[in-house]
Amino acid sequence: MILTTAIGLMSGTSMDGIDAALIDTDGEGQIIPRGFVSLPYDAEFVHRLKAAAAHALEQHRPGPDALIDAVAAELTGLHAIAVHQLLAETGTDASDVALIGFHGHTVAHRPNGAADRRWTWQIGDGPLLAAATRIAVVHDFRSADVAAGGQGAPLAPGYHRARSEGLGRPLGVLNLGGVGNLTWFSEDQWGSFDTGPANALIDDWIAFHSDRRYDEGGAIAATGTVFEDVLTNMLDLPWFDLAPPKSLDRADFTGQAARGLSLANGAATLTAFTAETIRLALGHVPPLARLLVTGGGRHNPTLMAMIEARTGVKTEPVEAIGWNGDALEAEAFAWMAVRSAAGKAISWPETTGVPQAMTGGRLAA
Ligand SMILES: Nc1ncnc2c1ncn2[C@@H]1O[C@H](COP(=O)(O)OP(=O)(O)OP(=O)(O)O)[C@@H](O)[C@H]1O
Ligand SMILES: CC(=O)N[C@H]1[C@@H]2OC[C@@H](O2)[C@@H](O)[C@@H]1O[C@H](C)C(=O)O
Repeated sequence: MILTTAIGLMSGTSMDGIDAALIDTDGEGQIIPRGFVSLPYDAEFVHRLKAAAAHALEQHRPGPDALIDAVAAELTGLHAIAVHQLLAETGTDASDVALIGFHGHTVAHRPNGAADRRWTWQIGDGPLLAAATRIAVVHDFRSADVAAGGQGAPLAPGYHRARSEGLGRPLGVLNLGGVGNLTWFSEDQWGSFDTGPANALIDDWIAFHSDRRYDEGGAIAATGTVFEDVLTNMLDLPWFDLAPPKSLDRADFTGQAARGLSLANGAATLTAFTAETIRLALGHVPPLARLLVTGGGRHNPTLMAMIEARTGVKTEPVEAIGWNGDALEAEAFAWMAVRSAAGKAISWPETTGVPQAMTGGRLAA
């Protein structure tokens, strides 16, 4: 089987920067990760990105907008830098890379409602990135799924399935990014959905009450007390009862209920909130023997311990089976680019609720 070399680029809801991964793949179960770099955003760019997202949420649909277009152009330039860093780091020539899977950055996600009222918006200029890197780019991965009636997210589950062939079932792959999502596999079924905020509310709390961007190592939460009454309040939302498939915008939840708590108690309570959202998510799926955790949240031992304690499921980083949890989502978009170019499915009724398995993404060469 001929393998294609592809790069995947992900700018996640944590807004911490760009993850870029290089893989060789047949777009099926053959996947050879070859390198990975992260390009962190500086604080000023994060500020502009947040302004673009706030502005996008006020729109009725994606369209030209001076502020958002300027941020999109800047974001695209930063992605070109990430590509060049990845090529340099892996000693790869651009001409040896067939495709880039360019997720862009989600500034607004409104997947529910009537056909003319649902939309999802990932900013990033595919043709501009193709010109800047001289590599063909697949972009806009989510809109076709939303237009067809799917949630448009999560999309990484297809990659989780391809990578986990041969592993024992039942199995869960939990991504703890800004927003959390779970892919589950029983002996003969699978599915996926967003679980709730994972790091987003913790990050917002820490950034608002200190001069840090996140709770490194969960050290602040570890010294705090969980306020169970606040937690109960926060969990009292119809979202958690809603049957999958379901997906979220980063802005759908707030940590308002923690207002007035100390820095440490707020961090502890919001960390426990994330753990509780995972417990509730597991109530929607068949029993899982093992949870493999990817995304930045697996670097937070306080969060990992709370998830294990509150769900009773063995919880370990994906490194336990040899995957790279910092690179996994970026790798997924490289794999999806290869599938998109071949017209293969990237979403399924089980993963996004789309009526039929379908491909997605647009090619800019
Ligand atoms: N050492 C650490 N200690 C605690 N938390 C960490 C650590 N490293 C990363 N994180 C958390 O992980 C977050 C980044 O996670 P990740 O890169 O998976 O998110 P993302 O890709 O932006 O999100 P999404 O999956 O929602 O798109 C940080 O904002 C922080 O909250
Ligand atoms: C709309 C959107 O960008 N959703 C992201 C976000 O971040 C995590 C979660 O919410 C997931 O649904 C998705 O990203 C991952 C990469 C996915 O599509 O699988």
